[in-house]
Amino acid sequence: MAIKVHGSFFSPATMRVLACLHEKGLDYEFVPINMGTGEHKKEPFILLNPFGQLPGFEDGDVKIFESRAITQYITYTYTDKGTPLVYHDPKEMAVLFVGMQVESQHYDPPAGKLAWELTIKPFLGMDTDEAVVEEQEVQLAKVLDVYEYRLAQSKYVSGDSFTLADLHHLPTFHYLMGTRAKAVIDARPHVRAWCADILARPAWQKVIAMQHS
Ligand SMILES: N[C@@H](CCC(=O)N[C@@H](CS)C(=O)NCC(=O)O)C(=O)O
Repeated sequence: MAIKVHGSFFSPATMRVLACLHEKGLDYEFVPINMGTGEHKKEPFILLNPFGQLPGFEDGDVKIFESRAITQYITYTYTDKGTPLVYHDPKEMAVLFVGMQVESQHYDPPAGKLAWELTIKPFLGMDTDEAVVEEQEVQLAKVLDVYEYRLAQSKYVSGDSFTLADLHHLPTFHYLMGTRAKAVIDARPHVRAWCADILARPAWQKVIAMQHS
């Protein structure tokens, strides 16, 4: 099997890559990396990702990291498989490029901090910082106000098809929906409907099932 994902079923960045592989219907080998023992900071993992962060990815002699770069590699390499995830038309792609940038530059900073404070820290036995949660909920609300406006005009964040711009949100949405930050999502009807729609995708459900395997 050519494709290998080195990561953890619980790591949002790993989950992003797995979601893409399942949307494409591709076979792959999963290589678990134990963050608890610091495996991600040592060789051989850091030969794949010198920043010592999950995931690492291999497809034959292609060895890359950064989850959003990996999803784009998969999408453009396996164009004839599964869900297209991108458009052919350059104008539609322009909107998709914006959607991917908005996710990584505007949505992910507050969503990632909230997921850390409200799910990962309690899981590790650490105290949630309430001041950070309150501040980041305000930031997330501002971003989702923009999403609410856009999602009133199109079914997905970058047009009327499910694309990488939507897929990239899945891991953080999944974690936030189990926290009090769900209220920030639920307060916006178009965002709530979109979130429920993309979280229900069969490919994503397979990624979640792996956490319970
Ligand atoms: N921008 C990177 C972020 C990767 C990342 O933050 N990975 C986390 C797990 S989801 C990690 O390895 N954290 C441990 C660390 O940074 O030392 C990506 O999207 O791949």
